[in-house]
Amino acid sequence: MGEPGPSRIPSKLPLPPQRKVNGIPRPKPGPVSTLQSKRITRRSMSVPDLRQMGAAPTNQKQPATRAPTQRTVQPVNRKRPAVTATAAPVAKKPLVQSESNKSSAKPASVNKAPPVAAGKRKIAPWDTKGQLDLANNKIERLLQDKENLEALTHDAQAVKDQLDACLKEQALLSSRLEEAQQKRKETEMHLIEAQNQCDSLIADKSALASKIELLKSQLTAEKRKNEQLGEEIQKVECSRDELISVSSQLRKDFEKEKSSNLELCSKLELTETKVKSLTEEVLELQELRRQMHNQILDLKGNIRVFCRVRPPLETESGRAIASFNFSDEASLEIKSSQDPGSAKSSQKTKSDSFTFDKVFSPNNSQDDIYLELSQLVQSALDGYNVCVFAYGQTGSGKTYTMEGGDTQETQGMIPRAIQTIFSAIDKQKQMGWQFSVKCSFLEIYNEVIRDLLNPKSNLPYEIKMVGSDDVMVTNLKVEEVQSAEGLMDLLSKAQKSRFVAATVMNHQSSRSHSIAQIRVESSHAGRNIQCQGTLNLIDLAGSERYNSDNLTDRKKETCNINKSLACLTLVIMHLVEKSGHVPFRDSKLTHLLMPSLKGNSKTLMLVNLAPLEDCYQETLSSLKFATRVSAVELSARRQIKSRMAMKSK
Ligand SMILES: Nc1ncnc2c1ncn2[C@@H]1O[C@H](COP(=O)(O)OP(=O)(O)OP(=O)(O)O)[C@@H](O)[C@H]1O
Repeated sequence: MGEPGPSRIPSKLPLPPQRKVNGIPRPKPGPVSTLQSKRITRRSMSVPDLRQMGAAPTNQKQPATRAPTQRTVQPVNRKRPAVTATAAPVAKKPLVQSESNKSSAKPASVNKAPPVAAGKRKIAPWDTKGQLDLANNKIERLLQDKENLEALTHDAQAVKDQLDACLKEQALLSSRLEEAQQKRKETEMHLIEAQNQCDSLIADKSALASKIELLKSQLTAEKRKNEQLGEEIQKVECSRDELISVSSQLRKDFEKEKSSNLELCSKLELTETKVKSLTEEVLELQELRRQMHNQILDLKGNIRVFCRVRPPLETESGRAIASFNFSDEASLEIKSSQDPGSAKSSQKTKSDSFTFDKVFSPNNSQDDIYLELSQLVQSALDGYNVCVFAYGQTGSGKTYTMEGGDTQETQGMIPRAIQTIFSAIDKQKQMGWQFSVKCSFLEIYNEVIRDLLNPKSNLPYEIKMVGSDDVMVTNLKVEEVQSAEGLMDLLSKAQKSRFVAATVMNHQSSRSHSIAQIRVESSHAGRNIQCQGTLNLIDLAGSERYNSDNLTDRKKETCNINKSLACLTLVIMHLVEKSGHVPFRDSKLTHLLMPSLKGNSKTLMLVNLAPLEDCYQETLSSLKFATRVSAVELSARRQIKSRMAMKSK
């Protein structure tokens, strides 16, 4: 709070009211300054009084040791040197003496004159010397008074100066007081701010304390984690060391392998070139095989006839079984004790022999049939059009042969062909072949086409020519499939859609021609080969003859079925004989199969026979149909063979 400077007076010091002494304003005596008060009272003081205060008298009786300069009044407040400065000259002069003290205050020289004060002796008028001394004394006293007056004037001037200084000081102190008050206010404001800050700091402190607690708990958790990590690091370091040793071992092994790898690389290159040339060879051989395979089939005949006799069923126990004799794999003899033309037929035995490309007895499995049929599937993959017909009377086993049962063993020709197609595709893809497989399933019932992949459709299905050789069915769904499973799914969908009606012979008999068409397109970019073959697997409707007992609906069905079967027979005959006009358009069946029947196509007629005695006539009828087809084909084959023999000569 204190300020540097020569006048460090407390700011609370009350300033004295100004009053005039002898017309000069002077400060009120008081606690302001001891020196001031002493000077003010000095007027009324006698010289001894002044001596007591330390002032130096002019009287020579004063002790010599006390020089007037030594009477300097010591200021009470050392901080006020201005007062001290003014006091010194005052002390040099003797103060005004009171009348009572005049005699005692008389100087030594004055004392040499007759003492005036002691009883005021009368000087005689003649005593000139005495009067002179008295006048001198008076002069001296007056001089003394004058001197004192001057001292007082000087003193008053000093007091005035001091008062001015005090006033200045007062003004200074007032401004300082204001400043101090201002500062106090500011300080109070600062204090309030500081208090507020302090409060917020206290709040912050408590928040920080809770944070610290939280952080401490986190720190503890982190420490725990850290410890766990430390343990894990140790483990990892251990395993790292192990890995380093393994790695160095592996590096050594790698170096070894690298050198052997180089050898292998050169060997691999050699092998790759070998594989390339072998692939070329394989492709050439495949081409050769294709040609040979189809030449063989040509030799076997483009229209071949197989005959299959199904075994008697459990449901047929008790019924008479016709007698079949299978002398070799291509011949069949059938005996019957019945002769419908004779009244005594039971007494006569009739025997008929037939020869076909293949004959299958009731003992032959689905596998045996497919072994022969698979060659035609291969032909379809090679780009030929193939038709496989299942022919026979109702209940003879056509559907069983084509579609089969649920087990692997009883699986029919269609699912087996599907498996063959896709396994062949998988193999040939590795040789650079690309394939596309599309399929459709339809049936012809009473000369009307139904889409088995869209059975509820009422769309019209018409057979239309595409170009000069191909046909298509309007609105028919043709699905592209990528796998055997996809095709099997479509097959089962088609099977469910087949028109099924009860017949006398077979309660689940199908009275329609069912046609599964599988079109395989293949290409080999490297060899610039493109092939397209269609495999038609046809489950014909039952071929039983017209019977007067047939119901009206059945009569119409039978008529249509027989008409289309007769048409098929006729077409086949024309094809084999290479007649100019082939009546393809006489039935929906032959019209649809036209692209697959004509040209370089291959056809298999699979005649199915029931073993029952009472089916003898129908069996005989089927065998005669098969013979007709086979006989024509045989004669054609003989012609081809003789032509080939001629060429070789
Ligand atoms: N080789 C066979 N082995 C065992 N059972 C067979 C064989 N062939 C046919 N069957 C059975 O004979 C019955 C009739 O066969 P399927 O339905 O195949 O005759 P279908 O000729 O198709 O008759 P439809 O022309 O009326 O359709 C079926 O129960 C079938 O399982």
